Amino acid sequence: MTTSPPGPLADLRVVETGSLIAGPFCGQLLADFGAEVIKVEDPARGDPMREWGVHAEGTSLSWPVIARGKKSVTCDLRSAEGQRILRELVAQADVLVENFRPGTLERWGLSPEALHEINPGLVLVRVTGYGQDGPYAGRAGFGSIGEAMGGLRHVTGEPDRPPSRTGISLGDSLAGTFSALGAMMALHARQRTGRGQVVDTAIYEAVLAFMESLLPEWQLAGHRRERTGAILPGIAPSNAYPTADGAEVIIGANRDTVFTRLCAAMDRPELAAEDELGTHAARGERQRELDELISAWTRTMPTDELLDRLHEAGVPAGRVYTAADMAADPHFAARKAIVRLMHPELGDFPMQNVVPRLSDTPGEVRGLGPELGEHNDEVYGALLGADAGQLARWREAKVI
Ligand SMILES: CC(C)(COP(=O)(O)OP(=O)(O)OC[C@H]1O[C@@H](n2cnc3c(N)ncnc32)[C@H](O)[C@@H]1OP(=O)(O)O)[C@@H](O)C(=O)NCCC(=O)NCCSC(=O)C(=O)O
Repeated sequence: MTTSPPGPLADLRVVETGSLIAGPFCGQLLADFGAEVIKVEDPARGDPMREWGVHAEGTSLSWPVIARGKKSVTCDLRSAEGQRILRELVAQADVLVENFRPGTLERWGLSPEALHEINPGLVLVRVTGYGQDGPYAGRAGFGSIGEAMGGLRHVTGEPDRPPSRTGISLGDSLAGTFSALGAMMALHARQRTGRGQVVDTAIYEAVLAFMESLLPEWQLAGHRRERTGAILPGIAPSNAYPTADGAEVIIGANRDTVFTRLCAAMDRPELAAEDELGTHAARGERQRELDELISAWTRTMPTDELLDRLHEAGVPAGRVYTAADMAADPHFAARKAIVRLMHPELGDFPMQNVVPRLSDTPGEVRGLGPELGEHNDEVYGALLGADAGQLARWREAKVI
């Protein structure tokens, strides 16, 4: 851990239970901004993210990222003693994040009512597939299903292919992001009311929140959004265009002002006339023709030359990046978009930096995901007053 100035959430203590991504991504964001995030894990197994994903030298590369900046304690919440430990932690926390199957906390005697009795100011963030009520509330949920039922899958992919997923666990991360926002709002409200509350994040609703005008389009215009590959129908030009060296460049000129500048860069200023393609509606109607025109132009140039021309003209454009492109990019370097930490076994460990940047109290990645139970002695000693004997007894009984 580094010794930089504290982040904006440095006075907050967050206890994180649950696993995988949807809940833990909320904890990741709060830790990025300085909250003390205490991750409570099953002593027998720990969070499955410790094992998932691509490995290097036998070490998961997922865990150091999702658990960055967090502390790890072990505590068997199935046991009465483990439940007592969690109650004691929660009594001294501002936020509890959980993403168990609905009803799990209640089964363990840790219902919102019980927890608010211990700590009326507690903000309880609950992430589930479907929310805490409604006919599906009891169902187990994954981000993939939330993406499907929230509407994202139906519109993702090529029109003649089955729905595709994005290459990341987007539904989970969206749920985690809304959960962090919900925690902040509930803490803000607590300043007025003095009370905490429950933040109920359903993964399918977190996805639905991003679906723009999908529902009114269907009800009021009889329009069902479909998969449309790299384009959005009627929004033009915005697509991937081929270059002379076999790459593809994304160009977005779907606004009158920007389109005029693209036409100038193409030496075709006449195309931007009102009675040609100068209006949003005309470009939408002649989208395919316009894309062909632009492709014919982009194909004549190598990628770098094309991008130089477009940037100079003030037209948003960029290559489709892989990790290698990011690592080599001077802008990423100048803004420290990639932060590098020292992994005890793997050495130099790169990952995405915190977003957004705060001018006075910036966030910071303060450490890689901890070892299982690495902070048992520290946390249980400082917060619960546990001495060496107590810790040994808990270990012996497999409570921690
Ligand atoms: C993902 C799930 C379907 C997994 O279901 P289950 O494994 O059956 O149940 P639970 O989550 O309730 O509990 C997980 C198990 O871990 C145990 N567990 C976990 N932590 C502890 C601690 N600290 N102590 C004791 N036991 C623990 C728990 O008792 C269960 O084991 P047993 O006691 O043996 O039963 C569910 O958690 C769920 O619906 N969560 C809400 C939605 C969500 O967050 N989905 C995952 C998003 S991430 C994702 O989609 C993705 O990464 O991909």
